[in-house]
Amino acid sequence: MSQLIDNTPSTPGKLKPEKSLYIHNRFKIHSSFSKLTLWFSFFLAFIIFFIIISLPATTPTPFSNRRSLGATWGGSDWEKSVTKSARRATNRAVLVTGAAGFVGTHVSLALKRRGDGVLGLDNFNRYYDPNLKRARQSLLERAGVFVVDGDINDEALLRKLFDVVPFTHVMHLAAQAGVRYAMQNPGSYVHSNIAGFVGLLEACKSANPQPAIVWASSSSVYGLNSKVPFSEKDRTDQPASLYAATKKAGEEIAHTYNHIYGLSITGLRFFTVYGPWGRPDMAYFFFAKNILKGKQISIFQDPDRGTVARDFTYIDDIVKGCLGALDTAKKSTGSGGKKKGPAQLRVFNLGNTSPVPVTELVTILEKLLKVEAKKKMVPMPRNGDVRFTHANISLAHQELGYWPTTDLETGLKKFVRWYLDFYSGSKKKSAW
Ligand SMILES: O=C(O)[C@H]1O[C@H](OP(=O)(O)OP(=O)(O)OC[C@H]2O[C@@H](n3ccc(=O)[nH]c3=O)[C@H](O)[C@@H]2O)[C@H](O)[C@@H](O)[C@@H]1O
Repeated sequence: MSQLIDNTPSTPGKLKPEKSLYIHNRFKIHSSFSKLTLWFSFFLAFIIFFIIISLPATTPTPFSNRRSLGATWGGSDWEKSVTKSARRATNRAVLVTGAAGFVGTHVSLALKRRGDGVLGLDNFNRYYDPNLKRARQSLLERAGVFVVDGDINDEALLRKLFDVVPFTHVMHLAAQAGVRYAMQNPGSYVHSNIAGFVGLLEACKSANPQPAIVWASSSSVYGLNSKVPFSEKDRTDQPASLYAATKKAGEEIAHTYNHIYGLSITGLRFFTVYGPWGRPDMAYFFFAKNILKGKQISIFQDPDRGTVARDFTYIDDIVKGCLGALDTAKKSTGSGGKKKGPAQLRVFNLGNTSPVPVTELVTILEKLLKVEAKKKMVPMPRNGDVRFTHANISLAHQELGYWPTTDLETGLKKFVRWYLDFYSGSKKKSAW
């Protein structure tokens, strides 16, 4: 360093006599300096590269307000959890989308209980209280089911999951649910029920082996039909809500992927599913909450027929139907994105076959909660609701062995017991 200072010209343009030494040293120093810089840059690049690849990937979605809360995936620990969760004692490895949802939780637990490999996927969105979803996730984790925090619209994540696990089945229950909310947030229905479903089918069609898919459609596809009970053969081209329209679209999309790629696909039309760990946006749930709080509840009335009615179906019956569908699903026939032959395509009603007026639902809740409800009868708003639902389940009975055994009072008793236990005393647990 001192040499360099010594050889610095005192006058611009003039060099000191020790010019060559200076140049030589400068060259030497420059050269070792550049070498050092080069090595340092390599080292830095290596460190940055290493940090990037070991960082958990985030879930990209164009709908930032619907992002999974802190969704992360990737890394070797994450991969170990995925593999462990999907480990199986049977010949089935099932990816359950919407695993932290109401039906998803119950189905995942039932699959795990019988020895299937089960991996959950959920984006934990804020449509209703994420704390309830996290509580369901804890329940699943205690049972050995790992729930990946991610979105079905995340192509890279789905590809990765199918790379890590050769799923034999996909139980696709992730969706934007709720009939009335579709008027407030139509985009979320398109995002989850259409774009998300297509994304999932794309991943399934490219997977090797291609899994068989069982997915949640809805009784709402029967829309404004008046012929009862609703049969799978009936028309489904007059949906009353955007929600119903996206489920109907899902059924058509399923047809396309079955036709082009040989994917085995079974759609299940659920009829107003209720029970423990249920959804707080559903009437039975928020009626119970409001009755206990002494708040008024609105009971919708049809101007012609009086009260509206639903074919309320208890969760345990639905789980049996889901497992029946999974167990009778034939293999997909394609591979590498190419169809090799015709594949199975089915749709089933999963209902209770005994519609109950909403007024009766409220009477049962009052009895179980031992509180009289503050009821207000209101004309059914034009919000996408239909007047009644009633399932014909003979096809599901015949093909899946489906036979519901829980009446509304018995099922609500179990719901109320869970509700009081879950929300009792704990301030952390809010119903919304
Ligand atoms: O079976 C289905 O296909 C659908 O079932 C439910 O939709 P819904 O039957 O409308 O269930 P709730 O929202 O719980 O309503 C139940 C009944 O209560 C009535 N209701 C709802 C809200 C209210 O304030 N008052 C009232 O009388 C509704 O009109 C309906 O007859 C689910 O929310 C959908 O996600 C599902 O796909």
